[in-house]
Amino acid sequence: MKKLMSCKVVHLLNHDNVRQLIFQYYYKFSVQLSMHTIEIIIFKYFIWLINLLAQLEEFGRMRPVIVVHGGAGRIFKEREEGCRTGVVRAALRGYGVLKPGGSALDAVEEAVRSMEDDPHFNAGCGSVLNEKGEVEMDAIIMDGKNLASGAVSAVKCIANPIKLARLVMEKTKHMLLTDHGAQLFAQAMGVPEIPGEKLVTERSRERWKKNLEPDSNPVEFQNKSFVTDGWVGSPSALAYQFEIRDLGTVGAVAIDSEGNVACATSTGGLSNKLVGRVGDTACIGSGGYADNCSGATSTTGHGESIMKVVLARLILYHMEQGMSPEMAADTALEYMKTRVGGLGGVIVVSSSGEWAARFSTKQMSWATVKDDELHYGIYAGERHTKSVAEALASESEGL
Ligand SMILES: NC(=O)C[C@H](N)C(=O)O
Repeated sequence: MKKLMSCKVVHLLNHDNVRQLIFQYYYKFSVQLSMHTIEIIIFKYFIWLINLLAQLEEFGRMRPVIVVHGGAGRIFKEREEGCRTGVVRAALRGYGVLKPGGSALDAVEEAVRSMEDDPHFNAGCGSVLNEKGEVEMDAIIMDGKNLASGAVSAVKCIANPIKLARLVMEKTKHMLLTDHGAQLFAQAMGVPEIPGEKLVTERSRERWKKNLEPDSNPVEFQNKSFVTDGWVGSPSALAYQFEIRDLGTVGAVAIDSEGNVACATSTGGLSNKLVGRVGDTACIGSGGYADNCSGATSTTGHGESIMKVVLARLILYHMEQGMSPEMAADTALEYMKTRVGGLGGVIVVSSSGEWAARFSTKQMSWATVKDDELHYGIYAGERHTKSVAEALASESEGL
């Protein structure tokens, strides 16, 4: 039986039609097989190409950086932790804008706004008071892409002067609005007015009152003092200097993934200042400057000294001459000290993403985020480092 079956198969295989059929199937199968192999190769090549393009795009994109400051001067011990926490929070907020591809302009506004809302700083809520016991604030913002800038000075009764400065930049033909005009503009833009009292903290009220006492020494908390230890390596350390004590103007500089830079600065100015005094913060080139060709800076310190040397622009000038941000910052601060006796601090980011936070005062609270790494400090030489993930996790618990 078995033999009969195998004979039949051999017979069938010998049949021409059957052989042709088998050949057709074999051919079709092998063609399908080779098509499949080609498809796999094409697919693999396609994936490789996409990866390569992604890498090339990544290569061409700037790694975003944000640097913030919470003011240069003398920060009292009991306020140090609050200032550290505040600058770290602001840097993380700004980086949160930059990381998914947001603009440098949005990032600096966000960072400054977070410090204006923090009563530890002399900006927005927490601003120092003028001689009449009122809050009068200055702010500036600048876009390094087109050198557009907006500023406000001597503004009262708004929570976030930096927002108003940005509106001046974007919605008017002007660059600086002051006092009553700024107030009218804020109303026209629908910026909510808040009672001036809401910006006044117990601390700034006490400071103001103390400065009014007949035997008080207002300059102790204003802008003049004998500096004995403020400048490392200075032979003339006893020279009469202008220094800021415990007054934290706020500022931010950033570069985004498109390579655009921006700066923002906001302040309540100087304690017991004359009504209507406008400081460096509102003045382009003094309180801040941003230019995609070189970088961005935001300044803090004795405003009148900063204006005399046009500190922010001076730093960028040094960078244009080939100095690193750190060297440019130190050179400009040294010049301000020796030329006009003023102390202060600056933050800088260059158009290639290098950054610096430098000061000639005893302290300056600062923080920066680059490559998902956070750095922050207050004293000269103090530098803590954390990953952004770690910092975000511990943010709610404090540092
Ligand atoms: N603390 C400060 O930075 C004060 C500010 N530069 C001003 O003079 O208005």
